[in-house]
Amino acid sequence: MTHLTLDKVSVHYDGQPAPAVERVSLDIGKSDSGRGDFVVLVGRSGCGKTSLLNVAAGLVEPAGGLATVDGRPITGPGSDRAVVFQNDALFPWLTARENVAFALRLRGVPADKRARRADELLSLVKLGDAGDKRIWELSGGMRQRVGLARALAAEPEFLLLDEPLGALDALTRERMQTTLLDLWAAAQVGVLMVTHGIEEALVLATRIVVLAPGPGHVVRTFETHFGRRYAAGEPIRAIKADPAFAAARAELTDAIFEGEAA
Ligand SMILES: Nc1ncnc2c1ncn2[C@@H]1O[C@H](COP(=O)(O)OP(=O)(O)OP(=O)(O)O)[C@@H](O)[C@H]1O
Repeated sequence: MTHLTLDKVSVHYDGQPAPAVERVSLDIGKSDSGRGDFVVLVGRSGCGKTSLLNVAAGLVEPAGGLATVDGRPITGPGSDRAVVFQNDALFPWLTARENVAFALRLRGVPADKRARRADELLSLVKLGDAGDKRIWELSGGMRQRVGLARALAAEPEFLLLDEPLGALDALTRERMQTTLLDLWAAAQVGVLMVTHGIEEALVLATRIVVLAPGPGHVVRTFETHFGRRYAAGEPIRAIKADPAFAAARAELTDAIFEGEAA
């Protein structure tokens, strides 16, 4: 088991009077023989979700506490962690396959192996037929799939996702949620994801961490099982229609808005 751990991490941006995040601890486990954790950060705007993801990515240095992968301090970006943002820049003039192959080239994969591996990765995100399409010919959801395939090209242990589905319409977003679950199961990665979607958090997470602002801190942690039910073969619509899902949604919503001035 590999672990990405934030231990009492605080973030204080230069020139700001107060810290953005104070003493947040998180752990994302990744198993070599099964599914890793799928940890989702939720909370009101400004509670520090992106700041924490950026600490895990090695893009923001904590002002206090420690971020580690298997006990080794995170000092910058690394190939063990791949980050996907909401509007990730792909090369629009290249095909989907070439975009993924570019990331494989950066990893030192030999030229004769890149196209085949790129197609495998595109199949994993259900874009097996779109390898020859140029990015500008693809829909928003398809582009985001290419971004995920490109992130997986680095064979990361952990995927760090910052609102990866935020720019998509509701129907595409729902379809992408199942793609993410399929990919999480197939690629055996640990996932840390930021979302504003309450239902999305419930569908995807094995653990939901609720943060509140002023400065950002953890208010609740929920262990959830809906994504595992999908992975075990239950249709996503049936899961969402389960009264247990509605109850969990109400509880999570309460936790997010608890303490907010009316
Ligand atoms: N680069 C920065 N410099 C200064 N302050 C920052 C910087 N990035 C974020 N902040 C501040 O830190 C706090 C936490 O921001 P962060 O983006 O991590 O929260 P968030 O929960 O992801 O917000 P949102 O849901 O609105 O995206 C906010 O008060 C924000 O204004």
